[in-house]
This record gives sequence, C-alpha cells and structure tokens, in this order.
Amino acid sequence: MRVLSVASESVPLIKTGGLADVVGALPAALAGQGIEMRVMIPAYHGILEKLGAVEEVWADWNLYGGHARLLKGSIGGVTILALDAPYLYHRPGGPYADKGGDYRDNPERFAALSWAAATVARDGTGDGWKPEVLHAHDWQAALAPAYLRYHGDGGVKSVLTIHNIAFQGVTGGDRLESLRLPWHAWHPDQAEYHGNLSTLKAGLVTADAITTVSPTYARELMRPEFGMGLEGVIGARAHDLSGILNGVDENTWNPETETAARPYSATDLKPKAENRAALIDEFGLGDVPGPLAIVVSRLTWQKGIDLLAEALPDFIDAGGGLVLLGSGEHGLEQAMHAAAKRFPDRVGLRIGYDEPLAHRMFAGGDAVLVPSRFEPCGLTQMYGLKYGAVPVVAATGGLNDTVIGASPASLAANAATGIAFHPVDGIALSGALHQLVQLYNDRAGWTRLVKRAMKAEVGWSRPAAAYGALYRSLTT
Ligand SMILES: Nc1ncnc2c1ncn2[C@@H]1O[C@H](COP(=O)(O)OP(=O)(O)O[C@H]2O[C@H](CO)[C@@H](O)[C@H](O)[C@H]2O)[C@@H](O)[C@H]1O
Repeated sequence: MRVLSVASESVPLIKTGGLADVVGALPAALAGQGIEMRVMIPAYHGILEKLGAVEEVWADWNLYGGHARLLKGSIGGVTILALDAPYLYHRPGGPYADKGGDYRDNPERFAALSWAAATVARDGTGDGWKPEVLHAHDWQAALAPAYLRYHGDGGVKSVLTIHNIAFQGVTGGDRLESLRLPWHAWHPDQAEYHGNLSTLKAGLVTADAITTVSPTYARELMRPEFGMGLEGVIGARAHDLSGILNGVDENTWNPETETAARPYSATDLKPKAENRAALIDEFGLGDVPGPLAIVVSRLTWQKGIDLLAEALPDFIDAGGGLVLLGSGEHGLEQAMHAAAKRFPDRVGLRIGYDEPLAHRMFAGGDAVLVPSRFEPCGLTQMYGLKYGAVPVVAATGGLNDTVIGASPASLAANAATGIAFHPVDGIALSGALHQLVQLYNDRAGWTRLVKRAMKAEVGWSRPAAAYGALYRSLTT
C-alpha cells in the first residue's frame, strides 16, 4: 500500500516540536507493515541543500501566486516530496513566524501545501506513484482532505491526525475564495467557525478518518475543557475517530547506544550515575542529595511551567534539584531565571534548543517532569521511561496512557513506571514531587522502579500496526 503523508515539518529536515518527530518516524515504522509512505513538506530555506539530488515530479504555474515545483529526494531512506515555492517558503525566519510574529500569508502558504498534496494524491506524481491514502497532519495540512472532498478524490481516502487542537488554522471568512474553498464550505457544518474559517475544522468534517495521538486525548477532545470549541465537531465524528499513541524512535533514543553520554542499560546502571554527576557539573550545581529532575520542553502555559515554578521551592527544600532546557513565553523564561538565581546550587537553566544536551539530560536525570495542562501524547515522558528518568506526569492525555502511576497497589504489584498526579495544579504537582523524593530515598525500591520504567514498551511497532490496520480498513 502507498500512503502520502503531508505535514509542515518532519525530522531530520525541519522541526519545531513533536509533530516533526512523529512525521519523520512514521515511514520507517510503517515499512514493516508493507506500507510505502512518502512525506510531503514545504521546501523551506535550506531544505533542498539537505536533500541533495532531486527530481521534479510535478509542477504548477500558479500555485497560490507563483510557480511551484514538487521535488523528489530522499533522506535516511525516506522519500521526501519537497514543495519548492520560494515566494511562499523562502523566509529568513522560522517555518511559521519571524521576529515580527506569524507570517500574514500562513493560510495561503499551507493551503498551497494542501492543494499540491490533494492534487498529486488524486493524479499521481510524474514518476508514476499514486497513493491509496492521503494522511494529513494538523491544521497546516488539514485542507488536503477538504480539497479531495470538494474537488474530487479520484478514489483516494484521507486521514487527518490531530497532534494538538490548540492550533486550528483560524482565519477570516473573506479568505474563502483565496483558499480555493467553494461557497458551500461557508456553513457551520463545514469550514465556517464562529464567523471565521478554520482549516482544521474543514479537515475534520471532510476526512474519511480522524486520529489523534493517544486514546485518552481522543476521549478528552469531545469535552469542552479540551476540545477548544471543536468538541461538538469531533463528537459528531466519534465513530471515525481513533487514538493511536505515538512511539519513540528507538534508534535515536536508546541509552544502550547513546553517544552524547555514557551508554548504560537496566542491568548496568552505574554509567547513569556518572552521567548524573557530569550533568550536575555541566550546569554548575552543588550537591543534590535528592532526585535530580529534568525538564525538556517548550516553555508554554500548555506545559504547566508556571505550576513548576510554584512547586519548586518545596522540592528544593526536600533535597531535590532541577535542570531545565527550553524556550518559549517570556514570562515563563523569567520565572525560571528567577528560580535559578534563587537556588544557584540546585537549579540549572538553559534557554534554547539543544538536542545533544537533551540526550545528556535524559541520560543523567533521575526523573523527568511533565506537568502539562493538556498533552495529546507527549514524547519526553517516553524518553524518560526508556532512559530510566522516572516520569512525573499530569494524568492527562497521552501522559495518562503511557505512565503507570506509583501507588501502594501499583508498587506492590510491581507495575508502577512513574508518578501521576491530578488535578493539574501546583498543589498536586507539589504532592507528586514529595512522592518522588520519598520514592527516591528508598534506594532499593527506587532501583526497581527505574528498571521497570526502562522495560516499558515505547517503540513504534504497536502504533505502526494500528495505522496499518486503519489504512487497510479505509481501502478494503
Ligand atoms: N529546548 C529543547 N531542546 C531540545 N529538544 C527539545 C526542546 N524542547 C522540546 N524538545 C523536543 O521537542 C519534542 C517535543 O515533543 P512533545 O511531544 O513533548 O511536544 P509538542 O507539544 O511539541 O508536540 C505536539 O505533538 C506531539 C506529536 O504528536 C505530541 O506528542 C504532543 O503531545 C503535542 O503537544 C521532543 O522531542 C523534545 O525532546
């Protein structure tokens, strides 16, 4: 089976968040299911250089205002279709924004990506490749299923995956025509959204199947607290919605083959203790008698970083330490700067984006904190499991599906793999950090917990089988 995956980012070419990890990992994961997946992304500045030799497989003289070409290349064994439209994608800033804020033509930039995807899915590419399924990710690609529905699908089925409902591609209704949507799409049952247009909604009402990245988030999305205005639309499609957990790329995230730190395994944890000491040195901390917690995250309200700032003093008081890597909202960066200044021996901070450092942190940390207010799936708690950095998570979304929280019962049954707290507020997080210190201080019990976490299944084989089954159910 052939599947065209279309998204705004994919590792190793371009990444701003977890979406890129998942889009980049799917093709290799699905190859084992007999599925040939090609990935279509915009050819942002610098992408073609990374691809090397490319072949033109489609072109359009007027794709939302210019001449666009689809260039086939490959990276890491994955076939990439890069949409080369410099008038849309060659910008000095990031993929969505620069210092001045979001690009004003984002709706058209990603409509163009969606249009190209729908067109080549329907008609095939110049090298004779035609998919049976188009798999679109998030609002940036969500118009692709809509174009198939409104302009003819040529027998191609569509799947739309929601990685984060907070981003809905909302724009003015006056863009209906410029986004090549028909007049009948301007309707509350279609793309109209409270007097505006939502590209995500357009995809949600037109895709043959909808997925999101965990079973718990699939259920949460139908509730007003999580659906962010789209709960009714999603509820109406409950029969076509499934939650498929993300996996972790175990070639990249594997303590046994780690190159950024000393490699280790569940049967030989000694190097992990050396990594811990090296991490404490790297951040210039003093003695940390309790657990050394890590955070690798975008610093946003979603990720509960403000709750962490609130709960931190008690944790430090109980002997804990924290190293944090991330960037994001100014106020949250300031709050973490203040904490690092207040507890220079126990709190280390690195504002920025640094993958090798992230590896060193998981390899040396005792626990990873993920206090998210909502979390569709979450990847860092799974890296934490794999690396024996025990996850301390809010019991929401995919965090709820991947971590078995410690309780007297789950510990006695030898089942716990982390700590889960609810409700998602500073008091409950403080309680969870208190539990972390207690568990850590029972050294034999702690080692058992670390080893159990490291055995949790977080790879791609199960999710890949679920996607394979979904594609087959649509095409047979
Ligand atoms: N400063 C930094 N330096 C280095 N690496 C950093 C970093 N900040 C973040 N990262 C990395 O970026 C990725 C973030 O992925 P997440 O799944 O945790 O969240 P995100 O909210 O971006 O993704 C959304 O999509 C994904 C994919 O479906 C869902 O898992 C998630 O719940 C949803 O919110 C991880 O690989 C993490 O290690």
